[in-house]
Amino acid sequence: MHETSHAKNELEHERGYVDGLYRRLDQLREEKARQLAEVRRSASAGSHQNRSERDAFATMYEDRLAQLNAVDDRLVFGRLDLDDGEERYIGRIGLSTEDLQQLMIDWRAPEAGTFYQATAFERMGVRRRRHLILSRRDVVAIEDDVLDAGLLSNDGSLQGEGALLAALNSRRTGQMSDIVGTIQAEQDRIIRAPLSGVTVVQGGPGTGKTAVALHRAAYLLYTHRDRLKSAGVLLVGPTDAFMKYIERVLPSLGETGVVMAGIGTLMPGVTTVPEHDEGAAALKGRLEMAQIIRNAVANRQRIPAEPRRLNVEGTMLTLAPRQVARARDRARATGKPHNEARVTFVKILLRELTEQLTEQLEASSGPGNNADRAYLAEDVRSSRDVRIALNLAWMPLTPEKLITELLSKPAHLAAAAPHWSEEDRALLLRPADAPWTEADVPLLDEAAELLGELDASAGRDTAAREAENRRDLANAERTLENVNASLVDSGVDGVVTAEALAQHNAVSTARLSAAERAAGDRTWAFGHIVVDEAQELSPMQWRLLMRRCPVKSFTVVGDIAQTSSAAGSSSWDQALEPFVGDRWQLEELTVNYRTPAQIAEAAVRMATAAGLVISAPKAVREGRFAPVVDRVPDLIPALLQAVPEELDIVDGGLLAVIAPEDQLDDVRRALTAEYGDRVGSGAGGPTQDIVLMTPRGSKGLEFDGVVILEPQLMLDSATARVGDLYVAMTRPTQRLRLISTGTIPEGIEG
Ligand SMILES: Nc1ncnc2c1ncn2[C@@H]1O[C@H](COP(=O)(O)OP(=O)(O)OP(=O)(O)O)[C@@H](O)[C@H]1O
Repeated sequence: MHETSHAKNELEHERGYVDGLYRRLDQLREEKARQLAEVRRSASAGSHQNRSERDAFATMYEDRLAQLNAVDDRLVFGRLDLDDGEERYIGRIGLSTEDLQQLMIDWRAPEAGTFYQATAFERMGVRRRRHLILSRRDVVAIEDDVLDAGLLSNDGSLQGEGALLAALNSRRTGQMSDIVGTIQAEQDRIIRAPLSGVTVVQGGPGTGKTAVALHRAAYLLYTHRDRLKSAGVLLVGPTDAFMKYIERVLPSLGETGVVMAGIGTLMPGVTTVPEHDEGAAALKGRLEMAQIIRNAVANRQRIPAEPRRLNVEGTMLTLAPRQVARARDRARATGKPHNEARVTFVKILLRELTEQLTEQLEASSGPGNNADRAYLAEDVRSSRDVRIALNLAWMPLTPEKLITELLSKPAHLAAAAPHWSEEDRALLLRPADAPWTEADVPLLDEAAELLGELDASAGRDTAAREAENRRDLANAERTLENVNASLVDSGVDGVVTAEALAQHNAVSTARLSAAERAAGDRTWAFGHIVVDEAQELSPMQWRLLMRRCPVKSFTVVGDIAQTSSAAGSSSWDQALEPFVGDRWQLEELTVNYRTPAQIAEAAVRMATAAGLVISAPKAVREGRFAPVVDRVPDLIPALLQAVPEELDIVDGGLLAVIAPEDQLDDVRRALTAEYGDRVGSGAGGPTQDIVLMTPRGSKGLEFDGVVILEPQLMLDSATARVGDLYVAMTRPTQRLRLISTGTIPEGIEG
């Protein structure tokens, strides 16, 4: 048969098969929508148990429907032809016919593994691997890897090269996409690594670390659903812009069960701003902060210097320092956190003071009866002097109050960190009303751990819950009046009670998924945590994360050479040793999929010349352009001349302008005057195709074109790190231009 007509026939064949898959997807979708509507229709009738069962079904149908909708785009991407003649289609989810004939296998299933792993050297029973390239629902191309030994001379180490290069060359949209159709073997091995223990994935820029982290989260949830469904998986990233950039990947893989959080959002109820003060960030990140907070808590358990005289209903009692010390020791010996141990402390002293009061009264007027004693205990408890004395000795505290006072009152800080220098302490001090920063989150978390539940606030919670229930009930009663009126109108006796209706609301809120509940609960223990850009984490941030996953099952993804935070790590060993010793596994990614070779090589030369130790990944493709360098007298006019040229070249893609922090305002003014709303910050998007940011803001992101302003300043400024410029230079997928009024860092020009 003629070559092209053979290809045409193959394409037609695949189109036919893929149409069938979509027909089945549509059919399932209709079925779930119908089932969901039925459950919802019958939701308000029947016993409480029936209703919760139906709620559970409704949730299940909703989840499945959401999944079926999310996988529509490029549903299927591969086919394996095996030695025994079997043909397996690989796609985003598994699909079977009504009589359970398999139509397509989920990419995460063990039988799909060979799609990513087989090579001509190690065929694993695969004769041919076919990539189906879809645009929405249409098969637009097919690409075959023939693995029969003898047909190929090399090992075909890049799988589905055409599909891969098409994906890599496509225009960026400001949102990361999944790579499920073109995962490479070294990436697949990491994605499918065992669940338990700590796996560190080290890789240079553009090696797919973020992509691997996300696909691994989806893989783990699929493979270990029993263990992970209720505990959940947490995915932590560096900034909100980065979280926005990756937010669509997991839904497109049919997964919604992952809690995604920026590192600054891990304390429920506290909103944070980035920590701009490098010195403060570094200090707050040190592990010894844990001891300082411990000291701060202990300092709030105080023994008065002198005996205190306390007025209880006209009788004067004495609280001796020795007595307070004894009660404090016994309370501490319970091993409970501060607010909970306080209950013991208060109980002991109230009892002793009541005894003292009883003795004094008996001495003056003879023994009373038991009933009187009960009154006396109440008198002691409600005495203002007693309350003040007990609070002075052992104040109930919230984490926010403890840390605010620690960081804003020099005496508190000096008492908690006596061995620190004055200068270091001065770096931490700030006004009491300063906003919380990302670096404060682990301090608050540490404090919460040491303080425990606040008694009074627990009371408030119950009270608040009761008030809410009362409101629900009142709301239900009003609704009922209307319902009953219409039931009576239609001749039906009202059978629904207000309690039942209120109950129903309670059930609906209880239906929150594990992910939703986990996101709002500081003490939630996750089944697995994936950390991206992990090199930036401070020891205190690590400590917090370790607490969130007591079984210590982690995927840690990052590049030590890109560390820019002053509190971050200089080696994985140093980062992890305090928590897991040497019990972690290193995996490496070695191929750069993002940046064209000419640009990647310039970045490596610059970094090496500046003394950064890196293991440079191998770029997967040559680009069309070498980096362009402009030496200019004035920055802004040169930028305004360069931007239209670069926009032209990226042709509808995204252009990033990366400027040193202290030039950002001037550059923004100039760009906005020219381009208005098209200028954005963060990851960018279809309406904001010019994205302005600092090198650190660009971390983890990528753009078709990048313009870097004053690169030498990125190396020279007081807080600069070589990693910053290295990060900035490795963001483009097509084109890099550097504009400088001064020198050009060594190495960039070869
Ligand atoms: N197997 C693959 N198939 C298609 N695209 C891929 C593949 N691996 C990586 N990519 C693409 O390469 C780019 C870089 O990936 P990613 O952002 O995950 O890298 P990274 O290692 O996290 O980079 P950095 O550390 O520089 O932020 C992304 O556009 C990603 O989609």
